[in-house]
Amino acid sequence: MYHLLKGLHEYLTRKDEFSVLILGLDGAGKTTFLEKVKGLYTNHPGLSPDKIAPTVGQNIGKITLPSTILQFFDLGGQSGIRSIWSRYYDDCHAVVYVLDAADHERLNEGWEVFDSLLSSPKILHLPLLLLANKQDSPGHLSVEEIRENYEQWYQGKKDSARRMYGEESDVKHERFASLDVMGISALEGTGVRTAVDWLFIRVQNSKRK
Ligand SMILES: Nc1nc2c(ncn2[C@@H]2O[C@H](COP(=O)(O)OP(=O)(O)OP(=O)(O)O)[C@@H](O)[C@H]2O)c(=O)[nH]1
Ligand SMILES: [Mg+2]
Repeated sequence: MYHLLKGLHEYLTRKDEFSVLILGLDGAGKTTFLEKVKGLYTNHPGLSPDKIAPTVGQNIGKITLPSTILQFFDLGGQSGIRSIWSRYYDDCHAVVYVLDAADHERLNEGWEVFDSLLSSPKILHLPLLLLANKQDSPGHLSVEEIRENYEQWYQGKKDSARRMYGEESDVKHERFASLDVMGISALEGTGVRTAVDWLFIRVQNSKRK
C-alpha cells in the first residue's frame, strides 16, 4: 500500500524537464533576458543589468512551472565563442534567438547567424522563438519591421545564391514564415512572461522529450 501511494504521489508531482537554449549575437540581451526570467519566476532576484558582463561560456537558470521545469542555457554570443553552440543542440528542446532590434548596423550579421541556426537539422524542427529585444530603445524596429527586414535580407541572399549556384530549396524561408516573433524589453521586462508562456506550451508538444 505504501509503495502504491508513494508511486501515485510521485506520478502526481512529477515534473518534465526541458532545456531551452538562448542564442544570439553578443550584446543582444540574452543574459539580461535570463536574469529577468529568474527574477520573475524564482525566489532569487536576477542580477541587476549593471552587474551583467559579456558572457564567456554559459549561464544557467532553472524555473519551475506547473508540472514542468525549464532549464535555460544562455550562451556567449561573441563570434569567437559561437562555435560552442552546436554542442548543445542534441539535448535542447527549444531555442530562443534574441535580436537587438535597435541595432540596425548589426541586423544583417544577426540574420547570418540566425540563418546558420536554421541550417542545422537538429534545430530546424524544434520550437524556435525569435525575440526582437530592446523595444524600449529609441529607433527600435517593431515585430513587423523585423519580419520585413528579414525578408529583404533573405531575398538579397537568395538572389546572390541563385546567381552562383542556381535554384535552392526554400525550406528555411518557410520556417521563418511560420516563426513566432515577439517584441520584448529584457531590461524592463515587457513581454518576458509572454515568451516564457510560449515556451511552456511549445515544449510540451515538442517531439524531443
Ligand atoms: N535598452 C535596452 N538595453 C538592453 C536590453 N536588454 C539588454 N540591454 C543592454 O544590452 C547590453 C548587452 O546585454 P547582455 O544581456 O549582456 O547581452 P548578451 O546577449 O548576453 O551578450 P553576450 O553575453 O556578449 O553574448 C547591456 O548593456 C544591457 O543592459 C533592453 O531590453 N533594452
Ligand atoms: Mg550574455
